[in-house]
Amino acid sequence: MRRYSTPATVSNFVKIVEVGPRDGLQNEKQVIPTPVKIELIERLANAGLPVVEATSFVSPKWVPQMGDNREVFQSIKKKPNVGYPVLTPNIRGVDNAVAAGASEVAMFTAVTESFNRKNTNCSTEEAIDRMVEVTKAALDKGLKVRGYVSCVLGCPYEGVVSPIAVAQMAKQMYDAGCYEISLGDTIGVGTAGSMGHMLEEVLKVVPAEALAVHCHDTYGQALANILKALEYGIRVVDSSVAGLGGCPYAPGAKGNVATEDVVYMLHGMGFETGTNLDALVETGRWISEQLGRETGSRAGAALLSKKVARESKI
Ligand SMILES: CC(C)(COP(=O)([O-])OP(=O)([O-])OC[C@H]1O[C@@H](n2cnc3c(N)ncnc32)[C@H](O)[C@@H]1OP(=O)([O-])[O-])[C@@H](O)C(=O)NCCC(=O)NCCSC(=O)C[C@@](C)(O)CC(=O)[O-]
Repeated sequence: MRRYSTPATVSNFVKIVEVGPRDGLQNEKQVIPTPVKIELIERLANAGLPVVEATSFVSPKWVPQMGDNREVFQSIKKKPNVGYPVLTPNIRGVDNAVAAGASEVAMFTAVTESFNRKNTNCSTEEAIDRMVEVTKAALDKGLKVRGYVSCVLGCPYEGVVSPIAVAQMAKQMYDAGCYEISLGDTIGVGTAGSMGHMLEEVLKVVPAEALAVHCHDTYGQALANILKALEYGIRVVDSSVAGLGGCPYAPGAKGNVATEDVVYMLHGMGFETGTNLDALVETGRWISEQLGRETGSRAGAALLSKKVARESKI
């Protein structure tokens, strides 16, 4: 069993990759004004997050909410030490991202045939070929390339997923040149048990330093699953402020684990994240207000109530 911190080998710093502006907002049915997206990204970067996935350069016919990608990307005031990757499914997406000024792209494929067909209209074999080709093209242009493997702990169509298949796909992405592979529990069905079994296989072929976890919180298991990944030496966690998001292919699916909840847990365990929890909570409150709903972050809601109680006593 790995330990949370073995100082000589495993870092005490956990890098949070904030995916709210892309993964969180892409499924919203209401049209979100472009200035709101821009302000969200800037607030998240100002809260100290080292990486904020800004938007996606996918087909606007497939994901209309991201149709303002160029304007969003070009309008954000970028901070020098913050990464702003964008999701791209094909060469066209990479070219558009480069034209907008992006220096990092994220590729994505799923372990299962049905999910690839629904998400990118191709077979798994075609998805892998495309990922290799597009990653090479992006690297040739001098871009950094991150990779996502989706459905690593379950598929909405095919159910249980083989950890060996996940490991093979993660290795293909790593070999293609992705510097970091994010393992996505896309529909949030995993448990610490299935996370552990999957990681045992993946870590045979990809080093922990090149892995991230991306947990949706449908069954309330995301923090436990992240804790399990920390035990295995993984130090990159994807999350979404206020728990924004959902999955178009999983009715009732919750969004990503809330960034505030992850940071609250990590700081409580003594990990460093470089982020300001109060600023994150305020950003979560603000974006939830913009969307006309309560925050999906438990820690965010609790800290906000505490703040209101404190202020009402003054
Ligand atoms: C891959 C395609 C394009 C195939 O879509 P297709 O319909 O098979 O391809 P196409 O080449 O026929 O393109 C259809 C139309 O889109 C245009 N088009 C084509 N590409 C682009 C582009 N890059 N930018 C702008 N426009 C584009 C293209 O020009 C054409 O326009 P038309 O000729 O009909 O006017 C499509 O299926 C697609 O865009 N899929 C993306 C869907 C998506 O974004 N899903 C969510 C992200 S994945 C995810 O959320 C999981 C993750 C990453 O978060 C991790 C996890 O939780 O597991």
